[in-house]
Amino acid sequence: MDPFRITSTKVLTLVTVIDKQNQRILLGYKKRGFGAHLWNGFGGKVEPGETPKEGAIRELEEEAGITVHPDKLQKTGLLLFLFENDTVGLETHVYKAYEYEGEIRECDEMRPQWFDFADIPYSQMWPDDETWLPLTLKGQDPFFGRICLKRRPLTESASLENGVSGLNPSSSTASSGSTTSTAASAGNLSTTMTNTSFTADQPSNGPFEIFDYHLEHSLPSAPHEIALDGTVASYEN
Ligand SMILES: Nc1ncnc2c1[nH]c(=O)n2[C@H]1C[C@H](O)[C@@H](COP(=O)(O)OP(=O)(O)OP(=O)(O)O)O1
Repeated sequence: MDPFRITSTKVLTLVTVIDKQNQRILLGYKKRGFGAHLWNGFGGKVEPGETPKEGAIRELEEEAGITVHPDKLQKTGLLLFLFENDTVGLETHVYKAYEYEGEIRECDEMRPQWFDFADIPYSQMWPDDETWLPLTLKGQDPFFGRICLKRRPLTESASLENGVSGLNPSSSTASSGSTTSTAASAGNLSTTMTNTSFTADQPSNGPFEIFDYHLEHSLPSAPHEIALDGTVASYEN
């Protein structure tokens, strides 16, 4: 059976705040939860009754203390994250903002920090970020992507604590549009997203590596919705 087949999706948001004038981007160090100890954009689950844009604005305020006017939040893409042996896909609506109001502040979940475009800490970010974040920064959006992630193989030093932590560097080699993994599968461990431990001592970008990905950019309009087969179901006008 296809280990990346999904039967449902969870709708999430991811916001990148960009300071165009100083050529830098605001990221947050995730202190806990899924993706802990990685630098990430701001976002999370869209709540019932919310649009993705409303959810994105709320999460940005909760996690970084700043607000963005809805007209200033631009859709930059739609990414479907698929995790090996997990039937729930993450339909992630990606936004960018060049302007915000309020004072940036740390919260119990995220520690925000500015990074120059030249110093983005990709080695401490989700491994796929390097495939699509540059498109946002270069204005090559909106884009659509389907990204398949698998666990890195366990090493002797990898700890098993409520899940798996990846301690070895990525062995994937990315080419334009697809990735070849030289790593062996981590076996039959289920990638249950709520049951995954990331550790502070991991030197690389988390316990997952890219198995495969497909990105289309410069689409005529913003992708809006994803079908369960991973294709774009509709576009935003
Ligand atoms: N680049 C990348 N690849 C794969 N998966 C992800 C990313 N970036 C991400 O943020 N994610 C995943 C990890 C999490 O499931 C979500 C975001 O986490 P979080 O902000 O904590 O949101 P949730 O835990 O789902 O929900 P809230 O409690 O914050 O609403 O996306």
